[in-house]
Amino acid sequence: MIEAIGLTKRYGKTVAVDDLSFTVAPGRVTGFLGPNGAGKSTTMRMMLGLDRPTAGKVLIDGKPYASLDRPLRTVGALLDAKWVHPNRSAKAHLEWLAKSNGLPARRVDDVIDMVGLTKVAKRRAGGFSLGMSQRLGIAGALLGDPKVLLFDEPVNGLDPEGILWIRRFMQNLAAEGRTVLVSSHLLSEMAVTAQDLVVIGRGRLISQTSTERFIQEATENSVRVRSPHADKLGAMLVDKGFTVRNGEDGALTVSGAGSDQIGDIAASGGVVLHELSPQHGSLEQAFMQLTGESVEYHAELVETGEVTAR
Ligand SMILES: Nc1ncnc2c1ncn2[C@@H]1O[C@H](COP(=O)(O)OP(=O)(O)OP(=O)(O)O)[C@@H](O)[C@H]1O
Repeated sequence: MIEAIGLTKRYGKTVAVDDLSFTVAPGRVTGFLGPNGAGKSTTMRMMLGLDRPTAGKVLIDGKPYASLDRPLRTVGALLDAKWVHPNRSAKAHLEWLAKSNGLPARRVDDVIDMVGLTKVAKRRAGGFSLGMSQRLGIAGALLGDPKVLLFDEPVNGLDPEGILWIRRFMQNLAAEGRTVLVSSHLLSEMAVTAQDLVVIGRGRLISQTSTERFIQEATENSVRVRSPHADKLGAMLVDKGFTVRNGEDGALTVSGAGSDQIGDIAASGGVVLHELSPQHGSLEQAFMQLTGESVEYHAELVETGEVTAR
């Protein structure tokens, strides 16, 4: 279990994390979602005692990181996969990590096996691909068999096979009852990885909810309706308090009502329908809408079709 309570971090004038409070439950993968610069890495660094909060606190299984007896036995993290001595073998790196943290060396072979690096364990880690480095980083995080695991953008730059492997691995860790927090700036990735979401923008909490609910609410948009009696139906829907827009092709776009409701209203007025189709925006579109106010740099499509920053 992780608890952030009024967590705040300022760097000079920049407020990286702003009065953030949320909890991360065991037994589930929780996505820590936010656009670039939202404050995810800073929050994770504070969880690991690598940065001091300006205000508030974050507790891992009820204690601040600094008070943990053997931290790696409580919390493991993958922050920067390339954080290895390039000339050390994967095995030597993990042995060094185990020794310097008072963990038994016999655990090294186990974690190498868990992440599927047994065949390359004696090779220099400096020559590893990104996917192999990620596996090595995860092996390091698992050395102390911790109950809490933090992964900062673990699938960035990986190929589809690597992404799938990490996704399944995180889900298995959660199924074992561990607390798994994984940061990402992609809702589409979290939609298939995480059961719960903590969504932030500009250091502030936007939403803490189940992934299913977040997606449902974020993409619940409108219903497209075509009818030979569009004017009559439009007036009836407006009367009921729904928002109706007339499309160029004569179709109506109705917000605020589900397709069942619209169908019922049409039937009650004897209106014939030729089309009744719920419209769902894309996940990323919905996410951008929700965090739009909180993105540090917006990409704007100008008339020439170029993308510029503002
Ligand atoms: N050491 C630092 N000194 C000054 N400003 C910092 C420092 N670390 C982070 N920031 C600023 O704090 C804000 C949050 O950054 P952070 O890296 O935590 O965001 P993030 O959500 O992890 O983004 P990304 O996905 O781009 O890594 C940004 O405005 C960043 O420029």
